[in-house]
Amino acid sequence: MLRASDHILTVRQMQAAEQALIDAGGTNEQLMQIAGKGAAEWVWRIAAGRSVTVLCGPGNNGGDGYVIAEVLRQRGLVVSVVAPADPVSAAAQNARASYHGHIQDNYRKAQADILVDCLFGTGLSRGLSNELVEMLEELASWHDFVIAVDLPSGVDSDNGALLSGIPHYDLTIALGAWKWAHWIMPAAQYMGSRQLVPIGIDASNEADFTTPRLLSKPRFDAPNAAAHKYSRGLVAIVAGDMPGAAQLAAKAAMRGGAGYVKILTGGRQLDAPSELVVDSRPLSEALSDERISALVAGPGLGTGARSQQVLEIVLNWPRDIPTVLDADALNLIGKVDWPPPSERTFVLTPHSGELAQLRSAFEPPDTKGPLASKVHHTIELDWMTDATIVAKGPDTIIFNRDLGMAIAPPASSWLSVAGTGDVLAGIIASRLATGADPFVAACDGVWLHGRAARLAGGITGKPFTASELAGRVAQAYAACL
Ligand SMILES: NC(=O)C1=CN([C@@H]2O[C@H](COP(=O)(O)OP(=O)(O)OC[C@H]3O[C@@H](n4cnc5c(N)ncnc54)[C@H](OP(=O)(O)O)[C@@H]3O)[C@@H](O)[C@H]2O)[C@@H](O)CC1
Ligand SMILES: [K+]
Repeated sequence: MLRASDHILTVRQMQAAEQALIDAGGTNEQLMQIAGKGAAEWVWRIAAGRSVTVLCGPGNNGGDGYVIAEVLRQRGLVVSVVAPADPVSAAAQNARASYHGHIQDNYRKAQADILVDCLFGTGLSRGLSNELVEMLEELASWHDFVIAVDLPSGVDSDNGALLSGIPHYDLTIALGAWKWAHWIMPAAQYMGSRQLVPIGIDASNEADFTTPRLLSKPRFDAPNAAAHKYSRGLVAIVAGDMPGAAQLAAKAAMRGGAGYVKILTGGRQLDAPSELVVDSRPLSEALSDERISALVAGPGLGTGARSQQVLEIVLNWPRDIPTVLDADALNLIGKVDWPPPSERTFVLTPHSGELAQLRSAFEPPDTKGPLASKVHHTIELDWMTDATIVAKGPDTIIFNRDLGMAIAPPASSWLSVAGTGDVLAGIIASRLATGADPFVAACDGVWLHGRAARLAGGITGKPFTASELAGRVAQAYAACL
């Protein structure tokens, strides 16, 4: 399920949303009070009586900082402000005038427990000077807990690039709406945990087809009383040179909602566990089963001549069997022609290397824009293929130009192990088989995969195998019932 409050905005959209509030009778000062007080609640909870340094810059982010400092001061915390530049906007000047606490003239004397970075937010237009980078680094190093207000000072809000060096934060408090940098690499890895403080803007008013939402937990129903295995959907997994990958995808698909999963070996013999159904007829014959409602091709497929023939059959199959293409299937596109536009439903799940290979296969015009190149490349690939794209990584992007864009919060870094992509392909196919549209199926699949990884890692976040991951999909599914 994607919530309207989870829209991720550009700076321009954010400014338009703020302007709409001002046009409706609000003022910058009121917005700053709401934002600063909302952020102060988080700092207050974290500080739990400890002392706080607030680093205030010249813009409205600095203005928020003065509001935060005054709220905490009035509640009795030991607060000091470090202000390397005077406020320039009227709202920030008013906020400073309303702050009645201590202003530290030498930042090296600011030795508190909590650091609140209000140096720059969405108005950052270039990297920080060396002096400011050094100040931020030093302050961060001698405070126990470091909080960024709206954004860490030094990141480009729209594309997540680091314009200058930044420390690692323990918490980032987003004001009004999520920005791209909160969820897109490289900036996303510096944010620590993230909290959103509402300030009354309606982010959905600013959304267009490239405005993503943050992925949130889906909701599923248990099968109805009349359900049987075929009505719940039949997933077929095409096995290739390395059939273990197909078995992993099948293990995951069996736990992702579909009622029936089988492996198509295309005439090869396969020793599979008894719980797996193996169809070893020639592929064209096996695919003629009208009950198949989703297909996976690519995991363990191989890249030789036989694998190419298999992919040709899959890509050009005349009936719309919604199909997830992963791994070797993605690597073979280019050698095997992409089919002409049709009613077929494809979901492509490239990681960064496969995304680059697909770009070289399709040679899209090199679009440059304000967003991260991964975002532009994902959009391009959707246009070239008419497929739903799941661009995997620590900042997984799911995109279908007619259905929407979502970004997944970072999942366990232990997912960086062989076979986890096969598991994801199996789960997405399972969701497709139940009748979900390709965008929803991809979102559901990515969410279940991330949750299964958390369950497989346990409370200590230990390493896990892809098979253990697949085994946890049912538990992840149960959380959505
Ligand atoms: N609008 C609203 O109603 C609300 C906004 N809110 C808050 O405002 C924040 C956005 O505020 P903002 O637009 O004033 O930008 P902000 O990031 O504070 O800094 C801009 C200043 O910094 C300067 N500057 C830039 N880069 C620099 C550099 N590298 N080194 C040195 N200077 C640099 C730049 O000057 P210039 O680029 O012109 O040289 C300008 O003076 C937003 O993140 C949120 O926290 C909330 O309170 C909710 C209501
Ligand atoms: K900041």
